[in-house]
Amino acid sequence: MAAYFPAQASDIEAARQAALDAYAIVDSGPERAFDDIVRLAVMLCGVSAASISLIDRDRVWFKAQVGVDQSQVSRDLSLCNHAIDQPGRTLVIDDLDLDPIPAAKRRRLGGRPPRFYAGVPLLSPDGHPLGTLSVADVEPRHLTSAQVEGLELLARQTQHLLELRRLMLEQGQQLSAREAAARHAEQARAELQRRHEELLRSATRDPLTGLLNRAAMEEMLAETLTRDPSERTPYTLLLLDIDHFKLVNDVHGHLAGDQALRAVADAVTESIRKSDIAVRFGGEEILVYLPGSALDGAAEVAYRIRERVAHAPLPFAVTVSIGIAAGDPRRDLPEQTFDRADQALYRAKAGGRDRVAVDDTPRFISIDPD
Ligand SMILES: Nc1nc2c(ncn2[C@@H]2O[C@H](COP(=O)(O)OP(=O)(O)OP(=O)(O)O)[C@@H](O)[C@H]2O)c(=O)[nH]1
Repeated sequence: MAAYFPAQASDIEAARQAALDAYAIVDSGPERAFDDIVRLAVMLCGVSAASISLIDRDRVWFKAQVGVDQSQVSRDLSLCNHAIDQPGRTLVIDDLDLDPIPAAKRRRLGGRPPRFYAGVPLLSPDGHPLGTLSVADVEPRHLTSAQVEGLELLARQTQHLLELRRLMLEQGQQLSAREAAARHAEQARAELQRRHEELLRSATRDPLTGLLNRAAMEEMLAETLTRDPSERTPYTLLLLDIDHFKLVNDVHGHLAGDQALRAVADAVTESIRKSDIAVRFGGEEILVYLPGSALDGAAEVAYRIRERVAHAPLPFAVTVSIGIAAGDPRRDLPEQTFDRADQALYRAKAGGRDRVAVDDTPRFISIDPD
């Protein structure tokens, strides 16, 4: 009797179970295509019951059924388990009462034990028996060879449906795996970009004030100079220096000096537009590039900065001196504009500090006579 149901899981049984698991079908909901097949089997064979039975570990579970009382039965109570003993053959038993299979091994049909049974094994592509397409009746029956052939055709259709299901499942898994890989790649790319920006930031920013450093300014200047002069817009340069900063350090200490530097940098950043560029140019000097600005506009910015510095949240007073010069890329070299801003700053210092001075030197050097 061990042939009905192997007493313990052999390697063959484990492989068979793995083949069934690949379909992920056991305990799934009803599906019209499978339901139609069992209805067709009932009509074809003129019987009261039919089922698509799948043999799962210790139970037989019905994917579709007509006229069968339960939705699953214990494996040792199922005739289907018997049918897969010979996977290549359709098992037909006209009268079970005349067969050696004990009555206990029969599921119930409308409360009664079946007398007739025919089951076609359902196979995976590599030959593992997954279950059966079976028909049954409470009366003895005899199927014609055309009915048996029809039942086998329906079993083949069932196998196609199972394969379709497995392929769709595999495709879904592949898609999810591809999506997960794409998500992973995107995360890695974003992380790389973040690190790149961080590196760029630390290479171009002054750590104390957060302003651009001089190296970044020189790179920007080089880039500007390679542009077509006719495309470059006039600009102003604003050169700012903290007054008596040495004294601030000497009286209040170097850390307080750093604090003052940060406060002045903040005052500058808050007073300029996004398109303007502020650079920590030297120890306590800040250079601001205002593209598209004329001297009067730049002077307004300078006064704004001075005002903000005067109200900076510091425990001691700090003032700044600012020199301003206008540059025209079609007429001046940037160094010449810078020199004029520096001279203006010198005049602001010489005039008593805490003030803004605008360049008033005549501009006679031209790099483009047009
Ligand atoms: N705390 C601090 N001090 C700095 C930093 N960089 C430069 N300094 C100081 O800034 C001071 C600049 O002093 P000076 O160039 O003599 O000019 P000043 O005292 O500001 O005087 P005037 O510019 O003539 O008003 C020096 O004492 C530098 O050590 C910095 O990052 N932090």
